[in-house]
Amino acid sequence: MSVASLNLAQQDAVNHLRGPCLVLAGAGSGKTRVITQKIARLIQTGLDPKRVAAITFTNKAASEMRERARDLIGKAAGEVLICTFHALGVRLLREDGAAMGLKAQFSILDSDECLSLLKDCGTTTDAATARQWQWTISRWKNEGLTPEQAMEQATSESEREIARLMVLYHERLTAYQGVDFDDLIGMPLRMLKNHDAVRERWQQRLGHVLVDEYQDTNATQYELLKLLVGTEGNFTAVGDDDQSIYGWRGATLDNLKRLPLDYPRLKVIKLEQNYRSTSAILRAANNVIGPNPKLFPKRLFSELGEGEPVRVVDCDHEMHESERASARIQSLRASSVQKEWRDFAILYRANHQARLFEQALRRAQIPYKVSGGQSFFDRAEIKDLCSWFRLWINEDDDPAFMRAITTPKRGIGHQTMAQLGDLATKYRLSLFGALFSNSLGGVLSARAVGSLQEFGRFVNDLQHRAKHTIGEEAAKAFLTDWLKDIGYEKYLYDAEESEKLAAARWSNVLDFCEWMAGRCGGRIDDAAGASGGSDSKSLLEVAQTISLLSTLSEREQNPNVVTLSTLHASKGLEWPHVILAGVNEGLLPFRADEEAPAEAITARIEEERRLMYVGITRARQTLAVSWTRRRKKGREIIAAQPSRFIAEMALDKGTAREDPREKLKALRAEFALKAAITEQAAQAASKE
Ligand SMILES: Nc1ncnc2c1ncn2[C@@H]1O[C@H](COP(=O)(O)OP(=O)(O)OP(=O)(O)O)[C@@H](O)[C@H]1O
Ligand SMILES: [Mg+2]
Repeated sequence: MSVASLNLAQQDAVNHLRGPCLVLAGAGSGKTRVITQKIARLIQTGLDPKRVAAITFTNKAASEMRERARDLIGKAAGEVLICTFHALGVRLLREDGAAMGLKAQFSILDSDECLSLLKDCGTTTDAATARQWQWTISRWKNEGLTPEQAMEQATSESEREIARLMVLYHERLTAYQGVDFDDLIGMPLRMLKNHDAVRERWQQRLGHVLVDEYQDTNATQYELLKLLVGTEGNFTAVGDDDQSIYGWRGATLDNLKRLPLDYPRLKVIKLEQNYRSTSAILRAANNVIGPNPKLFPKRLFSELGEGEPVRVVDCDHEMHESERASARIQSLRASSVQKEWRDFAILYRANHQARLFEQALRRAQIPYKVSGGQSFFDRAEIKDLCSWFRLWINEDDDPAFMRAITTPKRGIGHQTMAQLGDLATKYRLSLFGALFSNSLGGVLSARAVGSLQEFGRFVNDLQHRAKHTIGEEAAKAFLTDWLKDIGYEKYLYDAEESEKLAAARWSNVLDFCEWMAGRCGGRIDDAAGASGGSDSKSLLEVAQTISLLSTLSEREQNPNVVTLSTLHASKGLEWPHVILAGVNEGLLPFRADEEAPAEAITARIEEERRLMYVGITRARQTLAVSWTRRRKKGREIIAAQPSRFIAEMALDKGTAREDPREKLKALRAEFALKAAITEQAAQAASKE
């Protein structure tokens, strides 16, 4: 691919090598292509690949970008830092976290672990309450508040209570040498703010920073970027205000508005040609997004021809809808020899909607993957193994300690663990630290102390050996011996009632170990983007990066499959044929809290509309939008309405903005007619 495969505006963005640059453009206009091409261009003009950083929204997007960059510039792509904001945070903290009192081998706690930590700090065992605390603390952190500032700003007693918890929670995290996901942005930010030498070093090191999906950055990410690029501001951000769909997680369009104020030299480039979708699909997308207020005027056009009309599929109920989707995929695939399973995607609002589609596809023997659903790394057996690895990296990681010492069970009872915990709290030690405390003998029997310390020595020995185990064969032998030592296979067969299930879990364990060993041999790239070389690595080094990887299963699955995905997880991606399912009032838009103030409801609907826009614009050649006349809500079956977005989508340009309510009623009637017509056509087509 050469610069010739870019239009003039894209070339402008790619050739603007120094100073701040913002590409603001609609879906499918080639923003991500600008980023990949610009990485190549920067390197071709002499910038050391190590000085280029590209930030993507997901790990998966990072590995795709790395592949594209490799096609363009070969091996040098391996040296570019291509990763998510969170992985960049990890890199910053691993290298310089000492400035913040963090050891290089700190642990990253996942959301469940943080939740149980919060439950421990507070006075509830109720998951919903704890989740509410977690959510509030996360929001404060994303606004850049420290626990002390949160305490000062709290306005109600319940906020003060949560702020007090936040203080405790942080004390515990610090004792564990652990961080949560929000800290991966917040801590590097504070580090760069407060430590001039560290900041200057990073600013000198990074020659250019590129950010994809800029519209979904939050306030702390904005600040982090600002500190990384310094006053020179050598960065390229690309985004689309109409695709901002993470407001609920703190993403803010203010980041787009602030850029020209903070960087008066900002070069703003707009792209207007869409290279992804047919005109019919693009028109539907433009009609849906039409009623939203505009940050800047946009005119997207496509030269790919009118294409098939967008099909609205009206279904009796959800089971019917999933069967229709499966039938549509089969009939489209049968209509041409060139279509592959990977050309299809079914997109929906919420994870739980996947199940019926999975069942329908299984029945039809259509291969598929669920993306954005349970990842390989969420499986219990993989989490078990990872807890051991985490302990090798950071023995003070209490949640990992608890999990490793009890899986498999090693005859250490609850009582013993509780007393160990009390001792650790009393002397402000980690659980591992408490194992070798002199006071242990005072509270526990000699036998209990013996088994605890044996465990401690075992972990230390593993740590030491993992550090010196280098290369694939050595790693494989190490892991096999270790699994035997801890008796993990037997543990799985004892724990699982069905042998078949136990065998499947054991096979996951073996696959995982094989994969890790491969990475020690330098066989597989580091999908977290933390490094890209192809040299042999020690087992300890490999273990260090795995906690951020959640894309293993996706990468290793058969790639030629239908994708099932939530709309949120479909961002940035494209498929020739897309089915948008469950496009009902109450689901998309999701039912609003009727008590909420009017502005909140309006903002909510606007975000839902952007979500619909993201969904429509994933499609390249055909798009079907389905809704159901009845749907399940809890245990009940309720009558359901098509989403207002379906009516808006079917409008001709220009008529959408008048008199919304009355207009909508009339349009729904008109739409029902259109739907019936398209329905008949669909049935005729599937009979052919
Ligand atoms: N100049 C071009 N000529 C031909 N095809 C292009 C050009 N630019 C981009 N494309 C193709 O158009 C499609 C959309 O590009 P890309 O994914 O970069 O768009 P985007 O603006 O990042 O979309 P989104 O907003 O969904 O993230 C891709 O298949 C890409 O390869
Ligand atoms: Mg993109």
